[in-house]
Amino acid sequence: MKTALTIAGSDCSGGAGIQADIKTMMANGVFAMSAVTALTAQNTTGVAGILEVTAGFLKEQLDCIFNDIRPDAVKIGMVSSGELIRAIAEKLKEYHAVHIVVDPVMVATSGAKLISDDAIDILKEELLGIADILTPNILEAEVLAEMPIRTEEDMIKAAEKIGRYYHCAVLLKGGHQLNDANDLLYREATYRWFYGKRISNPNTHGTGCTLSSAIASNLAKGFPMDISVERAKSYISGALGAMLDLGAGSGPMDHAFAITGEYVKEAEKYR
Ligand SMILES: Nc1ncnc2c1ncn2[C@@H]1O[C@H](COP(=O)(O)OP(=O)(O)O)[C@@H](O)[C@H]1O
Ligand SMILES: Cc1ncc(COP(=O)(O)OP(=O)(O)O)c(N)n1
Repeated sequence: MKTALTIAGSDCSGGAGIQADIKTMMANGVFAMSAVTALTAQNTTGVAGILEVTAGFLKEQLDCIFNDIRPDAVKIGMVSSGELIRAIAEKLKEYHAVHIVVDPVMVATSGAKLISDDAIDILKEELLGIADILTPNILEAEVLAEMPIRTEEDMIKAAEKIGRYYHCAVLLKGGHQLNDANDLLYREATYRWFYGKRISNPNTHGTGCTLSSAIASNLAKGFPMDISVERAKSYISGALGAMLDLGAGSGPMDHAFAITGEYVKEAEKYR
């Protein structure tokens, strides 16, 4: 079985972060592992608190993972401090990690900051250069490309600027801010649009985490980059389209939409 690792923060409410990543990886058919960067106290209405792990303990988690079950792909999500970012970069280089997907998480949809200002510079200097693909949303891409993004033309310019600078693929997500579901993949001096039907579902907690984990899962399974993105887009559309409605705020998606019921058929064989 192929394996994938998420290095991210825990969302106790289960819709984003490590929890969304593990559910996504499982639904996409890979064995999921996790190295926790922080515990968050949050729910569908917002983030109440963040408790970071120490850099030493994060390194210990990564040593245990890489020295035993080697990940076929790595997804990196919320990393709130420069020290933790440095620890991750050091360990991923030491273990020659492959298929690295970085979701440069900065602000939750609820408005909570998930990275400190000084850590953004360290993220740029230490981590983005070792990624195979970055998956910023519009706001994150504006920070990375240092330009405003208002139109699809701006998306092309920004993705190209980021991709050339960090020598990696860039999936710039139009979803939240441009009010559509069209994402742009820039890769090796070419770009391709991934058009998605906008689903009228206010429950979008964890969409970024889910998409990046689905890409990592498909890379782990050996699919090329553009096919991994295509498959990940289909997965997120299915998870949003299942119209789960939990919590008082922007709720989670149904990560299990594709597998629910399947195990019942399997179990019939053993009756
Ligand atoms: N209402 C929606 N309908 C269909 N796809 C969506 C919708 N909202 C977001 N997406 C998709 O979800 C993925 C994550 O994007 P986005 O929500 O912008 O990320 P983030 O959580 O990082 O802001 C993208 O592929 C985006 O196009
Ligand atoms: C622990 C944790 N990590 C990341 C996020 C942000 O999730 P994301 O999918 O980027 O976006 P929204 O959930 O804010 O739409 C989070 N909330 N918690």
